[in-house]
Amino acid sequence: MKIALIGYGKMGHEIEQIALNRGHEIVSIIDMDNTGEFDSEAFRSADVAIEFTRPEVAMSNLSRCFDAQVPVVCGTTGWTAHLEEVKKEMTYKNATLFWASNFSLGVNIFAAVNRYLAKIMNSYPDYNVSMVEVHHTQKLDAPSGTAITLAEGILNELDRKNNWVKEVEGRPEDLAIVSKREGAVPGIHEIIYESEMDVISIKHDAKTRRGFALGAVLAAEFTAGKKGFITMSDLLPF
Ligand SMILES: NC(=O)C1=CN([C@@H]2O[C@H](COP(=O)(O)OP(=O)(O)OC[C@H]3O[C@@H](n4cnc5c(N)ncnc54)[C@H](OP(=O)(O)O)[C@@H]3O)[C@@H](O)[C@H]2O)C=CC1
Ligand SMILES: O=C(O)C1=N[C@H](C(=O)O)C[C@H](O)C1
Repeated sequence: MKIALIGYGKMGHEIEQIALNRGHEIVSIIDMDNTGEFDSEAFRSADVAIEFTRPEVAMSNLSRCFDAQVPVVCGTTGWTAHLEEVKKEMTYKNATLFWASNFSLGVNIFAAVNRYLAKIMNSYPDYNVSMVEVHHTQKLDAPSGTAITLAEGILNELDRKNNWVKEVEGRPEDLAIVSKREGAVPGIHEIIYESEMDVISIKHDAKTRRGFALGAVLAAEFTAGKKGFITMSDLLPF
C-alpha cells in the first residue's frame, strides 16, 4: 500500500517504521516546511494518508486530503470541537476520514471496560467518579483527546454526570479531568470511583508510542478504498 505521512514528528517516525515493517511504501512525507507537497503527484498517488500534526493545522490538512481525494487517517487531537463541520466537508467532497483520539488496542479495550463500569455505577450512587491523565511535557492539548473520549463514554452511560470539566468539579453533575504533564510519559489514563468505604480505579499506562502507531497503520490498511467517516468501532469487533 502507498502511504503519505503528514507530520513527521514523534508519531510520524514511529508510524513510518511500522508501515515499512508491514511491507508498505512511504510515497510522500509532509512536514511543516514542505506543505506544497500536498500538490505533488507523489501525494496524490497515495492509497491513504496518515495525519499526526498539531491541533491548529489538522483541519486544513484534512481539507487538502479531501480535495486530493486521498483517504486520510487522523490521530491529531485538540481540534475536535470542530469534528462535525469537518465531517460535513468530508461528506460534501465525497471523501474519507478515519479519526480516533487513540489508535492503541489497549486503550480501546480500556474504553470498553470504562463504559461497562460506568453503567454498573448507575446502581451505586455513593461512588463519585473522576479522571487523571498524564502525558509528556511537549503535549499541546489538555485534557488529552483520549481523556475526552473516555469522559464521553462515562457521560453516555452514567446518569448522574452530564458534563466534563477541567481539574475541579463545580457541580455534582460535573466529571473532573485532571491533566498532568511530566517528563516523557507516552500516556496514562486513570478512572477513579471513590466512596467513603473504598476506591475502585482502572488505569491504562502506555509503555511506548508503538501501540498508537501500530493501530494507526492497521486503521490505514482498513481505510484504503473506503468512503465516509470511519472510527475504531468499525475496525474493532467490540
Ligand atoms: N490518536 C492517537 O492514537 C494519538 C494521537 N496523538 C496526537 O498526534 C499529534 C502529534 O503527536 P506527536 O507526533 O507526538 O507530535 P510532534 O510534535 O512530535 O509531531 C508533530 C509534527 O507535525 C509537524 N507539523 C506542524 N505543522 C504541520 C503542518 N502544517 N503540516 C504538516 N506537519 C506539520 C511538526 O513539525 P514541527 O516540529 O516543525 O512543528 C511535527 O514534526 C498530537 O495531536 C497528539 O495528541 C499522539 C499519539 C497517539
Ligand atoms: O500527545 C500524545 O502524546 C498523545 N495524544 C493522544 C491524546 O491526546 O489522547 C493519545 C495518547 O494519549 C498520546
